[in-house]
Amino acid sequence: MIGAKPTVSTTTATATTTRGRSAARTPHVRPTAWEPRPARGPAPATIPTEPTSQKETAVAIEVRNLSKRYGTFQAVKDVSFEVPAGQLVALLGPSGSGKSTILRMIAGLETADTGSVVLTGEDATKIPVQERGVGFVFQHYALFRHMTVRDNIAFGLKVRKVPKADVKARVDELLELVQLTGYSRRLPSQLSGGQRQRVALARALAPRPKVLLLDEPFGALDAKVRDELRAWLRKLHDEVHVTSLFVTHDQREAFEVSDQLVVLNEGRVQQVGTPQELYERPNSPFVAQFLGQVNILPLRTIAPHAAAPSTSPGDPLLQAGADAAADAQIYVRPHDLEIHRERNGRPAWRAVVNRVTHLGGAARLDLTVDDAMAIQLELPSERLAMLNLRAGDAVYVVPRVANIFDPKSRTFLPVGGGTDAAL
Ligand SMILES: Nc1ncnc2c1ncn2[C@@H]1O[C@H](COP(=O)(O)OP(=O)(O)OP(=O)(O)O)[C@@H](O)[C@H]1O
Repeated sequence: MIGAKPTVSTTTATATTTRGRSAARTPHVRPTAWEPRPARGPAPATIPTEPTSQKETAVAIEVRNLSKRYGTFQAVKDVSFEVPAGQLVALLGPSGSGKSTILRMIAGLETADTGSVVLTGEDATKIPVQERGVGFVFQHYALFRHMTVRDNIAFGLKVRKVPKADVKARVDELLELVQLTGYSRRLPSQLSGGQRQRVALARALAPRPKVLLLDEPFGALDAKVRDELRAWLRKLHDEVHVTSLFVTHDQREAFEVSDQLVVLNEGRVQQVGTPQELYERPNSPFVAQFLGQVNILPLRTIAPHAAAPSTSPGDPLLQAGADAAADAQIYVRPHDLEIHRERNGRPAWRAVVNRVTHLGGAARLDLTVDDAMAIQLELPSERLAMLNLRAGDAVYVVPRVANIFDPKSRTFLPVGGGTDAAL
């Protein structure tokens, strides 16, 4: 595993795919190391990509040192990142972290105090919103209520005085793309929420924007429709490849939909990378905790047990622990914990099962370590059946993969996960 660095602007990343989507789209890919450019200000956090052609290597959105203040409140603080052409990237962060403000500055709907926005190589900072070539989809449908679906989609083309026949052809194409061909004469009030958002997306795509910006596009929909639209958006993106920046505060949504994530907190970029990279190698406690459930335990709690008989002296957890500060902590995901009825000679936490929750094919165990610390562990149902575990049982718990956080240097040291470093 590669050590996560404390700030994104120093991240040197090699390309990876999370779900093979990019690889499927671009079959002859070779990972490319990112090199910092000669700077105009600090180097931006770069999202690794997998170029196959000139178009694929291009950066579609370049945000450089953007800052924005509302009165005395600094909403966006020196934010820099790049979005490679053709990718779908999520701006992910808690409420109030500055996501919408950044998106609106990229669109030109908000003026930045400092910094610049470059769209497909052109400095767009001073270009008015309607000339930026940006498509925008908001959380609330923002369709024209008195216009039919067809007229809503055609709106941007008519404003640009596109010939009638071309407008018709483009709208027909988009209606098919968003699977609403039979709905063209309806008014927005005669559509479901999900259908309205698909119309909004078609309307944004109609003038063939350079980039598509989506601000919590599914935020107002119920969970089931949201799930369907996520899958649909991803599929659509794989068909049209328009570079898209997608705001969400929902970690699951960002993981399901995007090629890369830009994680924000309190107006600053925290980390940039593929969902898998950030999940496995967070560069800060914030990112580790924001991207899913994680158990945090003092490293020292594992040490007394490590001295038990037949502990393997070369154990990577012990070696890592020996180098870390006394107050170092282990960050371990619930599914990265192994559970045993007997100590097997490796360092382990002694724990008691408090509760077993069945989750279909998997189960979650609530445990107490050393009579004091509550943790959660996930395991396949077959393993649970094999161990025949019940509340009250004494067990041993071992991290398979973990990150050790050293509070002094504020860095993470990954342990385990490799073939020669398994715990
Ligand atoms: N027009 C404004 N005037 C004053 N403060 C604002 C304005 N717009 C945004 N803010 C503040 O700036 C901060 C960032 O807001 P922003 O909407 O960008 O966050 P966000 O991450 O998109 O949040 P959410 O997920 O809740 O939409 C918030 O604290 C917000 O209250």
